[in-house]
Amino acid sequence: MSTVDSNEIKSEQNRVDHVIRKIQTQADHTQQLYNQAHFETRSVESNYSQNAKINTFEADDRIETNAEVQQQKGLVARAVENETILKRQVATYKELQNSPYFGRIDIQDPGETTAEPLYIGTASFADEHENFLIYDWRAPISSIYYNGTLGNVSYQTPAGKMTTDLVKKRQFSIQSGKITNVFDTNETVGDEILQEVLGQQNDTYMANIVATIQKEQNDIIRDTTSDLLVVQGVAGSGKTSAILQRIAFLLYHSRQSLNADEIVLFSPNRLYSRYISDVLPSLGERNMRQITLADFLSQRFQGLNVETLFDRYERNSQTKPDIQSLTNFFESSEFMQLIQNYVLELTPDKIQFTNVMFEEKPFFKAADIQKIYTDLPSSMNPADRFLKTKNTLIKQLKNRIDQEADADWIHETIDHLSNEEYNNLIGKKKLRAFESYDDEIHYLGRKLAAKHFRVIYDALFNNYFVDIYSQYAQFLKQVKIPNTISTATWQKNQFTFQQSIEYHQLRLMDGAPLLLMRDLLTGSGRNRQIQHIFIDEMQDYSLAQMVYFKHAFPNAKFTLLGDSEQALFKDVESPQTLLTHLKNAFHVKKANLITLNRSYRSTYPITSFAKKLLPDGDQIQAFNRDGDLPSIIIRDSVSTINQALVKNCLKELQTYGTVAILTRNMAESQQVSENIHRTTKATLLSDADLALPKGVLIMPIYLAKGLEFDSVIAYDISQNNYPDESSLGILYTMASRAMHNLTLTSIGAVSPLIHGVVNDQEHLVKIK
Ligand SMILES: Nc1ncnc2c1ncn2[C@@H]1O[C@H](COP(=O)(O)OP(=O)(O)OP(=O)(O)O)[C@@H](O)[C@H]1O
Repeated sequence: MSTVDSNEIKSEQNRVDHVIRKIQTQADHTQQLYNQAHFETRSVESNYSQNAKINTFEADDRIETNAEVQQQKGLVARAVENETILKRQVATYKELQNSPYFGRIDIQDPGETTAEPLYIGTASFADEHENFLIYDWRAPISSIYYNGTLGNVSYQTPAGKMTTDLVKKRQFSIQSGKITNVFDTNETVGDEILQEVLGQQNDTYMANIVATIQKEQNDIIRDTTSDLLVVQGVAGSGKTSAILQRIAFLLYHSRQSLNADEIVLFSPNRLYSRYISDVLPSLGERNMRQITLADFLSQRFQGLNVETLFDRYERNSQTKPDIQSLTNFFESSEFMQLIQNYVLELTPDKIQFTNVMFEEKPFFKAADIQKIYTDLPSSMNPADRFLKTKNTLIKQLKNRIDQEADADWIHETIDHLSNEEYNNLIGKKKLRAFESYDDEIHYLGRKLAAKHFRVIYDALFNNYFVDIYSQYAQFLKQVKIPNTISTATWQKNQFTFQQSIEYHQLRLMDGAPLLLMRDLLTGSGRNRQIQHIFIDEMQDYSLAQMVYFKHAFPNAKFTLLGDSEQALFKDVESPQTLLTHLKNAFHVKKANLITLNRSYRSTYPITSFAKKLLPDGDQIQAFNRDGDLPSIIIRDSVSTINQALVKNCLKELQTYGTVAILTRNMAESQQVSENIHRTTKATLLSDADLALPKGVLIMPIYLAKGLEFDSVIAYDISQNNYPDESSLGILYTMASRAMHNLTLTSIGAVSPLIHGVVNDQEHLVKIK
């Protein structure tokens, strides 16, 4: 890396000033357009709400008003879209004015005598003559900046592979329009600027990394061919960053065919969802959809309380081997295959149809439903047969509604309708005259009867005429169990399942198999619109859950990222094994595995300490950034440790914006909070929290997944709390959340997992 001479810096600063002036002019113009668009949206919207008073309660009304409403809605949507685009542009210009670009590449194409400089930033910007003053970091030519060393380089364009000569690569730091740092480099992206970026304090939420993307990260971001991309990356290696820049890249490259709503990211917890939410908007893109596994499951099991990973972890962190085998069986892809076989071979007499009740009497009897199903051709697949059955039931319900429309009680109700009730029922219809009075009465009667039987319609619509839970119980009864599970355990398991259903609870391990069974049997639950699924912290998902996702999102490409060493909930699995399992379970053609071994988050001393905890930690490369040694505070009682904790928090707060105290579980967090809240103003975070305040934070480790903090205090890493190997993932995850400072506290002797590191010859930690 070489420094740039002062004359060159001056002329670069002149160019920055020039570009910023151009951006300013464009920004002013766009702001005017935006104000105009905003005004237009308001007027179209108010027009819409006056014209489209819709009665959406009755299905018939919905159809009738649909055409007019659609037209109005279209107008509003277009106006809003226009406004949104302009708003985003204004925001992009604001970002560019602050820091218009971060890189420059000089390329000399074959046959040219001079090199052409190109500047790379977070978005493209062209002047009034269509000269590109800034190239978007995602443009094909920009890949050279991330990939190539000086000399002959190639890059992909829509027209195929191009080659050129890269004669200069320059990196800039520009803040508030001023160049603060500039280097010429032959490396991918040099360490100097990266060091500067990483040394800055965390401002609570994640920032984009486009100026300093590293080569392996770039491979993840720009992979457009894999159906299944698996990333094993050590803690702090930029997996989450790679996800977000990859989404921005995909959106840019498939502008016409992909939008942010067709991308779903499964996040480890809700805090994380907020933590990353600023990155895509800072790149001028809309956020993808985000959901946690717990929310995904509870949306699909309305009325049941689905156990979460956190519940399971809180309940029982040390599981007996027999129970572990049971869980492993339920969470395997083989188990999902057994479900699939079971549904395919299910004969009509074995399907658990159930009465559809109305006013405490069966409206449709299970036996009759079964007969409809049985009479359909057995060559049909279960889902089609089920759908036909459902349609027949709906038809029967409609006939019944027609009959009921002329019932005496209905006529009587009509006689007593108030004007308002009458108008509501008749809706738009009154505009057209009825042929006769009888017609009008019959019409009103049908409406009332439909309302009367609405619950039945809803039950049919939601497939409540099959009892999926007892179907699953039947499945469990007949399944062949592996010999690692005793018959007694299996019987108990069946009982536990049924009992939990009675109490409206669902065990986490039953979630994916049950959903698959329901979907296969009823033909519901699939979303073909989604084009990309991202799963962060994949080590916390079971293979069964992944198999279900593949089923539920059949057209999606999958990007799965994780770190097997950070498994809080299960044993470590090698990435290659995982890839093989997934490849077999997903039946994909193009699968790719990328490994990230360089860790960027923490200072060199912190990463050196954290990697020593792991048996195969040597593969982790610590990024060279200075900092204090991690320290360990050992005291012999809760009260003395709390005193030390408070003192430490207050000291850390003088330097850092956030200090996170990480505990093993919620109970421990609560206890710490009670003890230190008054003196430190600490915030206790729970699963329900959506935002990360500044100051001292207290949370159990599973809520800190994927997050990072300026300073971390790992609470009570004693022998008592972390007696054996099974806690390794927890301790490693705790240590690797720290960016600049790490403190460990212990009540009594430290955990044997840390003991070796504390006494290491290399002096990796300071004892206080
Ligand atoms: N190329 C990069 N340039 C600048 N900062 C980077 C780069 N790569 C990673 N970082 C920073 O390193 C930190 C860790 O990144 P990230 O959270 O994406 O890692 P991760 O692999 O998801 O970590 P974990 O598995 O431990 O949660 C973040 O602060 C991120 O901004």
